[in-house]
Amino acid sequence: MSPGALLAAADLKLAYGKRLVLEGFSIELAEGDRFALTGRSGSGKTSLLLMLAGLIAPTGGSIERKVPAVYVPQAPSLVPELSARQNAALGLRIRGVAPDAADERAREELRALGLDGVEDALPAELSGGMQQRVALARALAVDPPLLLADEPTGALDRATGARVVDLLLSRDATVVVATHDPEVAARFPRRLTVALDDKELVE
Ligand SMILES: Nc1ncnc2c1ncn2[C@@H]1O[C@H](COP(=O)(O)OP(=O)(O)OP(=O)(O)O)[C@@H](O)[C@H]1O
Repeated sequence: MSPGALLAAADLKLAYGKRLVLEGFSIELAEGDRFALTGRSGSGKTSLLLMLAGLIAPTGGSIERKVPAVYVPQAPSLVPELSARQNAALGLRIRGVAPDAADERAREELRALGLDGVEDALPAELSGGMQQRVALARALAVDPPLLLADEPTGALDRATGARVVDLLLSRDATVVVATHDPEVAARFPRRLTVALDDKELVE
């Protein structure tokens, strides 16, 4: 791994049973890198993010990670009994941050994502796009050095999506997003297309 790299994946291969999703893929993520992964539905973007996050093991190859990664799934997974604010504070609470401090951080992140006013709502009272932003607030609140977000603007209108991208690009974190949206991808300095047909990535 080069000095300064946060993550180095070498010669990754991923197969689900006999289905080969990715082969011979290598990437290094340096501090502050901002990547957009694009590619057809089913091309392997989610699988790649899961491997980089350490949530699934590659079939072959190696991944070295110097920092913990936070993965934000495409479908938000909020605790139904907790308010938006409590959900956003959850990552901090789990890490032992005191309730008041966690609450304040959660509020800041919700505000930055345009969710002030719904802090006390339960997930079921929120739209899909709002739930997705609460999940993103929860991830951002812990200031992850490496953030891997799956379709973070997938359920959002253009203006709200642009705001989420602004926020992601304004953070110190190294950020990788998977997106179907060419407009979103174009805003990221580095872009990778996951092409299942070639079973390799084209930068
Ligand atoms: N747990 C699994 N078991 C078997 N096959 C899987 C599994 N997860 C994904 N796949 C297959 O691997 C391929 C890549 O899926 P993946 O979800 O990574 O694609 P994607 O590019 O993120 O798709 P989308 O853009 O639709 O979210 C697909 O063919 C999918 O059917």
